[in-house]
Amino acid sequence: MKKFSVVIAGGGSTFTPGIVLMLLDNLDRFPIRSIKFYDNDAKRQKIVAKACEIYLKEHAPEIEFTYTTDPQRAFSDVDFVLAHIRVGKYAMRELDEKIPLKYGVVGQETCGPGGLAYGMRSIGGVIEILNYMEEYSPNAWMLNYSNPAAIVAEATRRLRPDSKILNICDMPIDLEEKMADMCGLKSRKEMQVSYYGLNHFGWWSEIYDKDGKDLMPEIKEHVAANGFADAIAKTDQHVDQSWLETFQKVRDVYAVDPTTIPNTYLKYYLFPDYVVEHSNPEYTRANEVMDGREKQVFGACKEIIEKGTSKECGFEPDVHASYIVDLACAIAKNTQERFLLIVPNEGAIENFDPSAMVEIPCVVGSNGYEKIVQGAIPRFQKGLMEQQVAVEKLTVEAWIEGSYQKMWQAITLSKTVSSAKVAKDILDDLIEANKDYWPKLS
Ligand SMILES: NC(=O)c1ccc[n+]([C@@H]2O[C@H](COP(=O)([O-])OP(=O)(O)OC[C@H]3O[C@@H](n4cnc5c(N)ncnc54)[C@H](O)[C@@H]3O)[C@@H](O)[C@H]2O)c1
Ligand SMILES: O=P(O)(O)OC[C@H]1O[C@H](O[C@H]2[C@H](O)[C@@H](O)[C@@H](O)O[C@@H]2CO)[C@H](O)[C@@H](O)[C@@H]1O
Ligand SMILES: [Mn+2]
Repeated sequence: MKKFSVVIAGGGSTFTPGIVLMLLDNLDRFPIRSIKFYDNDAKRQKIVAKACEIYLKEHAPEIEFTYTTDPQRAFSDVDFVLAHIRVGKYAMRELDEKIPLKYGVVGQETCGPGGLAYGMRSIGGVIEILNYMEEYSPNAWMLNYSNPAAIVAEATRRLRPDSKILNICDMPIDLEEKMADMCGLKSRKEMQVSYYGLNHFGWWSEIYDKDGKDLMPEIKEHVAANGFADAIAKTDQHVDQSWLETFQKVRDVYAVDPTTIPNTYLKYYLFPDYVVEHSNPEYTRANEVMDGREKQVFGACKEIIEKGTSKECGFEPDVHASYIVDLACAIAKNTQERFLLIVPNEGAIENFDPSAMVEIPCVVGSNGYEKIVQGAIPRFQKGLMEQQVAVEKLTVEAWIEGSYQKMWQAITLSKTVSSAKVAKDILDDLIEANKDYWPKLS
């Protein structure tokens, strides 16, 4: 069987060790000859890389391992680019969350003004990585889960429409695992779903088991009572209090349209007042992640480096991330497996903007994806999606054209923002905070 070469772009990510261990757990179906890390922060990446180097030497010495900040070394001779960069790192995430909260507006990583600010930073970073891949390994595929995936996907549609990039999010994967658990199934792979929306903005409309039995009534019973919380014990390795609350809040999101099952992220658009009331403007999710996951992952890395061994190191495979191997296998082995991808609509949602990047089920094989038509969607979802897709498109246009006006319009149009005045105040603060990252807006 062919052995593959992969580069992890964003080698210094908190998710990198979990992904490496997950890759090692799946070598029987996705054999690997080389793993490379690439990052533009040499110091941060070195800590994760040195620890993974020790782990790999002890567990899979046959795999060649390198890490670098040199794009040519990183992107030459690779089959897959696994991209999870965070342009601006947690320091900028913290500002994305705290600046809107200062004005009483939702402060979130990918939703509302913070998500748009993050988008304005990510576009250039992701396009740069795509350029490196196309220059040094033109036959490679990029599996991108860098956020905010909706804006990154729209930017790649506009700027690199022919690139071999698949944009995917793990939130639906996690939620499908929870729903499978509610129905007593072993895995989400025993379900066949219909789903439509934008990234972090979608709904399941149908869910069947392999025999064609409708699973929606059973799932709805759980979601109406407790959101996704019923399934947490079995499906999550670790869950912070803020995520637990998000999974519970889905109960109220579901009540707004009990014909569908919503993505967790809709709470930021449907209950922004609740979210703001329950946010601490001095201590947001970025602080929770810096004090939690980042300390834990970097602490474990430093311990491995000091001891010179990864034995009892606290590294764990990210089991949810096995979808990345599924996706790579779909391309490498033409498995024709179904995935929810973020792709150009072009009629798949019949009554929606054909140029929108929508999240829908697709069949993936060696030549890329084929979309599964979702038909016409209800007025409620259509209305919400039209507003949000305009926000995302205006943001990408603002980046391309360097337009202050369009960025102001994007923030004003976000359902999380109450007025153009508030939008302008937030934008002016965001411009100041992002002066090292955003294009100049005029
Ligand atoms: N779509 C999904 O389902 C999903 C799930 C989890 C995380 N994510 C995303 O994965 C990414 C990483 O998350 P994290 O919390 O581990 O962040 P992190 O800050 O720990 O890691 C990101 C890394 O990217 C590097 N980086 C930043 N800009 C870069 C550039 N231009 N080129 C190369 N490297 C660059 C940083 O130096 C850092 O080491 C984020 O975009 C996050 O939103 C996506
Ligand atoms: O606040 P964070 O950094 O913990 O998470 C933000 C990301 O949340 C989603 O990914 C979750 C995933 O759904 C869950 O199952 C588990 O694996 O953790 C992931 C990261 O915490 C979301 O899909 C991502 O886009 C966000 O970046
Ligand atoms: Mn996501």
